Amino acid sequence: MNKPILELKDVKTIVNKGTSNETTILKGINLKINEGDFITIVGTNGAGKSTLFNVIGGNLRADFGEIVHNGHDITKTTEEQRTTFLARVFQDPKLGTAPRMTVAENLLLATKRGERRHLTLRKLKENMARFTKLAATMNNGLENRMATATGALSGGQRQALSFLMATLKRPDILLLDEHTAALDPHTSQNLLHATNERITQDHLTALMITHHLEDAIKYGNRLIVLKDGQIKADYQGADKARLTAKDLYEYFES
Ligand SMILES: Nc1ncnc2c1ncn2[C@@H]1O[C@H](COP(=O)(O)OP(=O)(O)OP(=O)(O)O)[C@@H](O)[C@H]1O
Repeated sequence: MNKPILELKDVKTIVNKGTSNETTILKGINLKINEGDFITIVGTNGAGKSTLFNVIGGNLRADFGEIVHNGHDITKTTEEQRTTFLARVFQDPKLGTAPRMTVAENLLLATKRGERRHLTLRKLKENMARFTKLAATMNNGLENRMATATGALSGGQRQALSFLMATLKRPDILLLDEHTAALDPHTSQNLLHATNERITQDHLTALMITHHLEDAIKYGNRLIVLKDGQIKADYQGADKARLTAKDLYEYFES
């Protein structure tokens, strides 16, 4: 049997506590994420998808329930503490990279995720061939821009860099928060393809939020539908393989 790398037990999140606007966003999430799972997550606007990532990432505290990583209760640990085993790529290409630093310098930083970071010219030189090879796997010319400041990259190249940075030092959990949503269709498909290659080849455990039902069906071994702060469906294996966008669309109708 697969062993859960991360488990959420009856997780609830409440905002604006004690006011007339008090709202329960996540209404009792139970989720076992197994090592090597690639889970796509779909759901209506406001369903709680980003909140789920915030709770897993430690940006937001779970008000009830428990989060367990490799058998350890991490419910009360901070976002910073969780960066030792968790990486996240956001929708906004500006998040996740240091704009004034070069592509190579950003990648060097990423080798030290969750640790004290100290950059040296020697380490940069030592790693340049490896970083260039890695950048070439993104299929968008990033390998020719190793000495370019990140702020001068195209959105697609910057997202590709964010993805590489998130995966360079292997995370136990990779959170992809609509990481291709701000890109044009071709660039988006290219990054999704590269994302899938890396996750599959390195057997990474990943969760990916997307509004594209076809992509949610095409990628990953599991698909979760979140609605009104609850998991409404968790498709795996043959059930996921049989899914159509029409099946999923029904969750969005009422
Ligand atoms: N800190 C907060 N304070 C108050 N309300 C919040 C907070 N965070 C989220 N919400 C509300 O909780 C609900 C869920 O938000 P969330 O961003 O998780 O949804 P989502 O599924 O990611 O939506 P989208 O697809 O639009 O990105 C929304 O109604 C949102 O306004």
